[in-house]
Amino acid sequence: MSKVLIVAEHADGKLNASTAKCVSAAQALSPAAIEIVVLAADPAAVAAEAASIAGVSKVITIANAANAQAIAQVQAPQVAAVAGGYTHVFGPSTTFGKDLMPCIAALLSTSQVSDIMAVEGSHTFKRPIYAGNAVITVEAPSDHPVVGTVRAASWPEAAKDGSAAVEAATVDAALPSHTRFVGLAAGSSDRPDLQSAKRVVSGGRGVGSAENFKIIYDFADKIGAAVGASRAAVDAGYVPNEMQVGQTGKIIAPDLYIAVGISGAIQHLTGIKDAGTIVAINKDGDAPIFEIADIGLVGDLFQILPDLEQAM
Ligand SMILES: Cc1cc2nc3c(=O)[nH]c(=O)nc-3n(C[C@H](O)[C@H](O)[C@H](O)COP(=O)(O)OP(=O)(O)OC[C@H]3O[C@@H](n4cnc5c(N)ncnc54)[C@H](O)[C@@H]3O)c2cc1C
Repeated sequence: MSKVLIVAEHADGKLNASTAKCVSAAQALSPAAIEIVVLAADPAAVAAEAASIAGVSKVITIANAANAQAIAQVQAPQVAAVAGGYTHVFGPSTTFGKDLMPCIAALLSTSQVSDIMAVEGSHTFKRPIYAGNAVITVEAPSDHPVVGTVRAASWPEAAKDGSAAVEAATVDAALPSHTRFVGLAAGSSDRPDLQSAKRVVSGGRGVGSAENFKIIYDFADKIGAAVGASRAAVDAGYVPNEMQVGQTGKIIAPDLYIAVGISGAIQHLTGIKDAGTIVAINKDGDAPIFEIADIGLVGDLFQILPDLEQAM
């Protein structure tokens, strides 16, 4: 029977929604137990949140000042030290998990299963390849623990009505000093986080300039949405790079995605494959975005967006 350990992703004392998505993926294994490990300088608040995720039987905390920042090389030996006895070690397929999980896999002498989008068996998983244009079934060796990243966009958040026990662990692992925290440069915004927002409005090259992007921000604020962008809009300097949606940007799965002045290149569509309702606003009725849009509005964005705002 499987026993799954999930590495919690958190920041500023709050658990990231990706952890509850990992729990959903773990539940698909019908395991004997699902446990979460929280590494932090002071893990109490995050551990309490993790303990409320339904289906979780135990939360293990590893308190260490060295865990104040999520540095993969520092955290991996600590996770590996508590990973004995688990058949699976999961983390989210976010920047955090993509950084950390391969390090854990290496320390456990196994390879990583990336971007798990479906569970077919205890060691058999589906994952996207070719920028999401095909899905492959992969089988992990059964004589090693499975270390995997879970594709957040493919799984719902597990409910928050659980009450798992929280247990502090003392870990005896040598922590490397060759990788040290120097500083963090992060953009700040009052808008919802792009990766976990229920609604996203994205602008493309069609928006025309950084100044014109105001129309996208205003509309997004009106409907409480996060703001994304195509790579062309990022490359043109209209918006910063962390707003890019797509193959080389963020893979998202909001309930509502509104693409404004975006043509619908395959690399962009890869990032929104799991979105609920897709609305496209484009003046070119033949734009490929309309092939996947649930609702298509053909026309000038500078006319349609104010009209929509007024109609609300
Ligand atoms: C390896 C690789 C990785 C890539 N990764 C990504 C990625 O992660 N994300 C991504 O987005 N792209 C990615 N791309 C780039 C991708 O191929 C496209 O070039 C890009 O998505 C195009 O962006 P766009 O739709 O904004 O621009 P365009 O293709 O130029 O489309 C602009 C659209 O705006 C419409 N428009 C113009 N004016 C208006 C107006 N006034 N009102 C309404 N509509 C208007 C036009 O009709 C047009 O359809 C990648 C490419 C490669 C090769």
